[in-house]
Amino acid sequence: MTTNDGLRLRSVTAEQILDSRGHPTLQVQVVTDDGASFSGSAPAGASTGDHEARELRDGGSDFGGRGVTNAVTLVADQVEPLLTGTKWVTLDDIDGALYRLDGTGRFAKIGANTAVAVSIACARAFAHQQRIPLHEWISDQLGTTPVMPVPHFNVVNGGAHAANGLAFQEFLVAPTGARDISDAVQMGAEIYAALEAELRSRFGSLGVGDEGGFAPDTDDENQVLDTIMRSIERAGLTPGLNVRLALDAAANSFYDGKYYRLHGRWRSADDLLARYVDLAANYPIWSIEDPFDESDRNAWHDIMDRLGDRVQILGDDIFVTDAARIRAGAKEEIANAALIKPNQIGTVTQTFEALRTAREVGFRTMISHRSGETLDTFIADLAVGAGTGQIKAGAPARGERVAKYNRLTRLHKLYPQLGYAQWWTD
Ligand SMILES: C=C(OP(=O)(O)O)C(=O)O
Ligand SMILES: [Mg+2]
Repeated sequence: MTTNDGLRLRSVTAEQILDSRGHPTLQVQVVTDDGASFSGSAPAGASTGDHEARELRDGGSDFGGRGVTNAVTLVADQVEPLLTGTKWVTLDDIDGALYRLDGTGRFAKIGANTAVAVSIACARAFAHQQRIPLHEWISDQLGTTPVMPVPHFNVVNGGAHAANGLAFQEFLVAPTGARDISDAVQMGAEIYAALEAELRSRFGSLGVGDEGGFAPDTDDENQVLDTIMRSIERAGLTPGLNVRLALDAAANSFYDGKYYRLHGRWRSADDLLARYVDLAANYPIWSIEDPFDESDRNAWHDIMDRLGDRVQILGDDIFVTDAARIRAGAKEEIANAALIKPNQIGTVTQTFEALRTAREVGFRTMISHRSGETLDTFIADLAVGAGTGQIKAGAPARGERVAKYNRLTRLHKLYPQLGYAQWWTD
């Protein structure tokens, strides 16, 4: 049984912490009237969509590592007085108050980093106040059935996340045929270890990218995908049977307004589409994210025509977790799935709106981390509670990435009745 007598906050405080890139970001603590304390922190993207909600950072250069001391001050001067001394019945009320305090519609004044950290901390406080686990509180809000998501491990990094020649940003492995999340995490870790050995013998020295995936010195996607396929087999698994592949091209980052830069040459959208068709025919790629620039909507439409019946065409920069953009995208038939990143839109309530809209229009959803991350594990509970069946949180290595996968393992241990998602069709 759950109760909702309203939530009272005693304090709302913030501090500047570092994210996984060593850039400053914001961590917020809320203390409820019974003395319990909950935190939330803001991640940060490197390959961002033009319409993402804005971050609040200190003045100065354009360096993404600029501080957030003014956001810390804003929490003390404006957010804490706003949120304390009132009884809050829903998170919607709190998030609405933040939205109105900002007044710009895209958090240009108080910052989506401020909003998301406060909103996540308050979501945790609501779950506590109703004496239910966070994932269950989330599923109550959404009317969904909780399920363990299939983790999509980003094992090779390129694009804006690595200093190599790969245009595509992410090469992911998804253990769709795992028994449960622990089995899936183990499969991810074994593939990652096998891949390291394969890449070392091929390339000698080996870097890693922002999300903990390897960053081999190549610009050849086939070479990367062949090596991943070998690593899956080396780990004793079968590509296409128990492990599927996914790509995030993040094509905004190699588009000049007309052409796409691939292998040192400028190519048309049609050429790039032919490349995707070829890759999907030759590898068990089940999902392609941001295949084209967010403005190149005709090309999105074309890829839906060619591959949409068998491949998930997943919009990230094009939808930015915005319910209205997802709805428009469905109407235009330019995608069949939406990536969900709470800090792209600003609050947990708006994230829920995006999830509800995606469900309404028949889109699948994948919950996602950002390339600049903290140890916050909210997205793991969100993926379970929202029942999306899919999450990506980087490589199965590096603290800020494994924090999310380890949280899933913990939830599996605590709530063994939660099933492992089974959304694939064959
Ligand atoms: C996680 C991603 O990267 P970033 O956080 O840099 O936007 C992505 O593009 O899906
Ligand atoms: Mg993306």
